[in-house]
Amino acid sequence: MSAPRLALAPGLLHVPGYLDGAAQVRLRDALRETVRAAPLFTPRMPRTGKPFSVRMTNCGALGWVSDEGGYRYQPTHPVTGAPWPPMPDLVRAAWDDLAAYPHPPEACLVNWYEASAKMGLHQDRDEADLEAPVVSLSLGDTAIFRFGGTERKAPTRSIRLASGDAVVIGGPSRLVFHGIDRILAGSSTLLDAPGRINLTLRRVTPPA
Ligand SMILES: O=C(O)CCC(=O)C(=O)O
Ligand SMILES: [Fe+2]
Repeated sequence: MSAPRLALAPGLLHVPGYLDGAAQVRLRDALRETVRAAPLFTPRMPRTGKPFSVRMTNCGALGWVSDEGGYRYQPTHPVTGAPWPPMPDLVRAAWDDLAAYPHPPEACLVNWYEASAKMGLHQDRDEADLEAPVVSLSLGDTAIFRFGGTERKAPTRSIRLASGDAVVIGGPSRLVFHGIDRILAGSSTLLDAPGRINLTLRRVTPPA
């Protein structure tokens, strides 16, 4: 795992091909177990209740959820009420390798994008500990990832995130606006169906 790390901006790194083919297969298979234990759910926008186009689940001690009551982290699945399943070892290893942060991640958000799904420009700011980065891993079809600055009106640019790519959103870029414009359906054969999985590993609470 010695893929070059490209700095897109200070603290914002793209690591193309971070996971090799065998690691992508292992992670895909581990996530099948995750989704069996914690089925994908459809998050809804705060206040309006409008459904997201991505479906999601989580693993780790905490999971990110969104509904009419707002965005938040919680220890249980919003539909089944069960605790989230553990993070796969490979996910934890990627954090240790990429995060440059001395405490473990508490949440791993798993986003499932069908071919038509997207994610609007947003900041990840529901974590009380903004010293830790967000580490992202992508599997399946390539996505067009858009990012800008820490203010919504800042100019943006986009890059492709392919299966196996990692992104680290940290340091001075921890609060950059980012989102997914679209998925290039059929660009990968890793998954059974067209679509993309993105994992984001997060430290939620400041270490004691
Ligand atoms: O799918 C991605 O690459 C980004 C996901 C994201 O920004 C998020 O879950 O907050
Ligand atoms: Fe995000």
